[in-house]
Amino acid sequence: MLITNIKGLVGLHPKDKLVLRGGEMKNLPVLENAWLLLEDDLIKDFGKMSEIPSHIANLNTQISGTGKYVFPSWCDSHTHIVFAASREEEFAMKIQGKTYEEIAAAGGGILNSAGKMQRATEEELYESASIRLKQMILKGTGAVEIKSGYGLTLESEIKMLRVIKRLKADFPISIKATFLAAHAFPTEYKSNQKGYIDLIINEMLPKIAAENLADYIDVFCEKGFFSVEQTDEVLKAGAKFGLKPKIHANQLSVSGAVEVGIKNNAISVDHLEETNQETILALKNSQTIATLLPSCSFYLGISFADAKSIIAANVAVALATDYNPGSTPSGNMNFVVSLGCIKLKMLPEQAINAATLNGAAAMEISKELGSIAVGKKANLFITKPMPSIAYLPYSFGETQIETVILNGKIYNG
Ligand SMILES: N=CN[C@@H](CCC(=O)O)C(=O)O
Ligand SMILES: [Zn+2]
Repeated sequence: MLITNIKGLVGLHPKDKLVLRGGEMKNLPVLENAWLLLEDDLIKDFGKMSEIPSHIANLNTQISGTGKYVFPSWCDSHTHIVFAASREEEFAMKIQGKTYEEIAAAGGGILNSAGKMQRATEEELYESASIRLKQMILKGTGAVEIKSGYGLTLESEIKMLRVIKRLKADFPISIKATFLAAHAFPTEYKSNQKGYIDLIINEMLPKIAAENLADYIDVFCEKGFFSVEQTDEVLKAGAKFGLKPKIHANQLSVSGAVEVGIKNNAISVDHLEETNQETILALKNSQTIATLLPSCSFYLGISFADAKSIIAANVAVALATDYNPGSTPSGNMNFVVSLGCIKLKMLPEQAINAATLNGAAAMEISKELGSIAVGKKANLFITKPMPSIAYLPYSFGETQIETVILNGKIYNG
């Protein structure tokens, strides 16, 4: 497939550039008036229209890119899209002023989803997650991480992870699975937290490792959820099975989560709505990616992460949706990129890099995805005609995406 007369080919980072830290994030290489050749599922070549070789210019399968931009697919490195039911009943509670913690304490929140999850069949979960995933792909997402964490029993956590395994097999995008049994304490373990940690470590982990159901391990390290010590224990147990951490950190408070994540070699620490200078210093001295989730802040009305200070500390920042039924019922990466600019004060170039190459890095797939480079996977999207790259985040709430290409083929859902 040949795309010609592309107004701008976006994200031409060198193939060996696997992550962008701090000041590097401002650099979004673009080739104007370009062509792009895809062969099988890979990017074969690209160049300027004025220099297109005649044997390429004469190829049959051509798409016109006149007035349009070609972007690498969004890489959404933090989602919870396997869930049994929406929670719009909590929406009204939020509007009336109840906080996330108050709703959780009143039986809403994660435990609400866990109850529904336990009653759902694997087939129902697969069907509903597939619909969500298709919608995300049509909005430009070409790689995604999906967490368990609404199961909270051995059986239900495995059920969620098996659904993710089926999605991996059936969808033409990269999918990473994260084991998040340490998302909330089930009611029956409220006064026996050690019992639940033991269940995770001694029963769930060996079983999911034996079935090869997870790539990463996650803990919701937060006041009222899992303490720093409990997080440390779960992450260390995960490491014994080769599971690297990607954790929920500092969503509601400066909790020590960032530090315990870094200490356990976390690939990413995610959320970071609450940080102080020590947190940022810890990130600065690590390889851990800071994954920010501005549509969660938007929806819950909580603080937005201090992206500017985090970037100024030379940290690699990724942007992701956090799509889940409670705190972020949306998987639209275009909106996340807009919020990255509007609320996190990231420049369009920084936000786009955070949602592509750094998102891929936060799933350890940036060798194959996240930028346009010869030999990388042909997962990309073509925009509608746009006046500039900045127009995409500027036109918030809209999607500028016209054509989605996955593995070198047009995807229609
Ligand atoms: N904070 C923890 N987990 C999710 C929310 C889960 C829920 O409310 O169902 C999050 O990332 O925001
Ligand atoms: Zn989350």
